Amino acid sequence: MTDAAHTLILLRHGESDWNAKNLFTGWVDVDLTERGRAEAVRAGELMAAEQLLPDVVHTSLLRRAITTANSALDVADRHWIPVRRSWRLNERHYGALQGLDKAATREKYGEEQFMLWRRSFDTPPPVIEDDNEFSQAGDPRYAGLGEEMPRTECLKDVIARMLPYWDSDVVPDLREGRTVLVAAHGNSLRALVKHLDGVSDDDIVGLNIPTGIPLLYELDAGLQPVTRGGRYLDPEAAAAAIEQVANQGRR
Ligand SMILES: O=C(O)[C@@H](CO)OP(=O)(O)O
Repeated sequence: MTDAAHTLILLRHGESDWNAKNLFTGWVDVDLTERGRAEAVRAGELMAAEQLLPDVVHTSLLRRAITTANSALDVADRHWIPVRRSWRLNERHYGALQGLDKAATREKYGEEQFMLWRRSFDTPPPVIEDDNEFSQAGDPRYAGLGEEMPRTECLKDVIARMLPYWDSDVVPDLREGRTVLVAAHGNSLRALVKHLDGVSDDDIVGLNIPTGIPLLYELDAGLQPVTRGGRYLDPEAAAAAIEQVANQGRR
C-alpha cells in the first residue's frame, strides 16, 4: 500500500446557464445558474466536513470556475487563501460549435460526428471565425496569448496546453505540502485525470466529470494517485450526475 504524500482536490464548476440550456460552451464566459451556485456551496460543505481545507486554489479565467471556487472556499472558511489563475485551465475551446444547441447539432450531423466532436481524443470541431459572436478574439484577458490563442481544440490540444501549467505551477504547490484545489471545467479536468491516472486515448472517451462535486486525489511521493480515479466526496450524487453529462444532447 502506497502512502499519500500530497492532497489534490479537483472541482468542476457548478451548473452554468449554458449547461442548463444544453449549449456548447467552451470559452464563452457564462454564469452559474441558481442550481450551480447551490452546488458550489455544497462543494464547500463537503470539503469542510472532511477537513479537506485548500491552502491554495488554481482556477481558469472563466467566471463559472472562479465563482464556484469563491463560493466553495467561502463556505469552507478558506476564502483568504492565495489564488492563481490561468487560461491553461480553461474549458476546451469548442470552436465553431460554441453557442450551438447540443441536441440540434446531434440531429443535424448524426450521432457519430456529434460524439467525435464532443469526446474523441484528437478530432477538433471546426475553427471559429473571429467575427463569430461567440469568438474570444479581442477579449482582453487573452491579449498576451498571440499565436497560442486557440480557435478550436480537441482533448489532445487541451492536454498539450494544460500540462505545462500543471508542471510549472500546480506541482510545486503540491511538493511544498500544500492542499491544492483546482477549480476548472469538464474537459480541462478530463485532461488532468487522463494524465494522473494514465487513462488511454480510447478509454478517456467514456470518462465524464460531474458539476460541483469535489474529486479528491491523494498522490504518492511520485505524484501517482494512491487510488486510481480518486474519490468523489459525494459518490452517489457523482454517479447520477456523470450519467447526465454522458447523455447530454439526447432529449
Ligand atoms: O459545452 C462545453 O463546453 C462542455 C462542458 O459543458 O460540454 P461537453 O460535456 O459536451 O464537452
